[in-house]
Amino acid sequence: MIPAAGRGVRLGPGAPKALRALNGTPMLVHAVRAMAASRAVSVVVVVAPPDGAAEVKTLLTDHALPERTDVLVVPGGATRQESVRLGLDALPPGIDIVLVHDAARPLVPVDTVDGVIEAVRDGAPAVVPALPVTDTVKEVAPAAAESAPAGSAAPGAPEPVVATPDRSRLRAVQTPQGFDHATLLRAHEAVVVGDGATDDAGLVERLGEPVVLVPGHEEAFKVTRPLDLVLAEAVLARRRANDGF
Ligand SMILES: Nc1ccn([C@@H]2O[C@H](COP(=O)(O)OP(=O)(O)OP(=O)(O)O)[C@@H](O)[C@H]2O)c(=O)n1
Ligand SMILES: C[C@](O)(CO)[C@H](O)COP(=O)(O)O
Repeated sequence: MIPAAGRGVRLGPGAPKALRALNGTPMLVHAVRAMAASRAVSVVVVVAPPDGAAEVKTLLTDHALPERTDVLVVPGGATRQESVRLGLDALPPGIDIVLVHDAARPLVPVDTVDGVIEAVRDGAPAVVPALPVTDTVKEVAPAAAESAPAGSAAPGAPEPVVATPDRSRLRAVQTPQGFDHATLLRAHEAVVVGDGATDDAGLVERLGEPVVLVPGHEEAFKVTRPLDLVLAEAVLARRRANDGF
């Protein structure tokens, strides 16, 4: 499932983020192709901007995708969590393993996708690709965190630091996150709205079920701010130069 209903506020004004072009092709098309590149993926459910499902359907019909992949499009919601829930409701019967992948991570390599699937097949109910954190991370006081939530652009008043977590125990998590279907459904059914979970594996953790990490990939980065678009186009140019892709 590909949640693609976000506006992309941090990317700046323009079309919804998933519909913006990377080297002339919408980011969402790159993301669908990246998931469909795995031979284990048979159905892709795209969760479109709430008022953009028809446009997304046309877009996906106009761009070549592997024939063996069925693509369904449903309208999304106001938050990522709501969009994933709407995507879950649209899954056809008979699906045992669900991957949830941000449209905003259009360049995830197929080996990363397959690594996640393999770990779920091996019995883990929730699997997350992750990389070590490269910056030192500081925790700020709750009041400071509220006035400048993670990812907000404008620097405000100086923020008091309350702790420096041990970096060797931290990981930055990516998508696709892979789940045993029944576990992911239970996690979303148990959601307390507004509890601050920013990924699906976080909801599974709240159930008390195990979540494991597998190696992520640098190219699975999230396009969040304008500079990420520059990086994404550079990665595509390097791929084209390396293997004619
Ligand atoms: N209501 C929402 C919000 C987000 N997403 C999706 O969740 C993924 C990760 O979200 P993020 O990168 O934060 O995207 P946006 O919410 O669009 O970004 P911003 O917070 O800058 O507006 C994206 O593929 C986005 O389209 C979604 O499907 N529905
Ligand atoms: C799911 C995610 O991509 C994992 O890193 C991330 O949590 C999404 O967060 P966002 O703030 O909604 O982009």
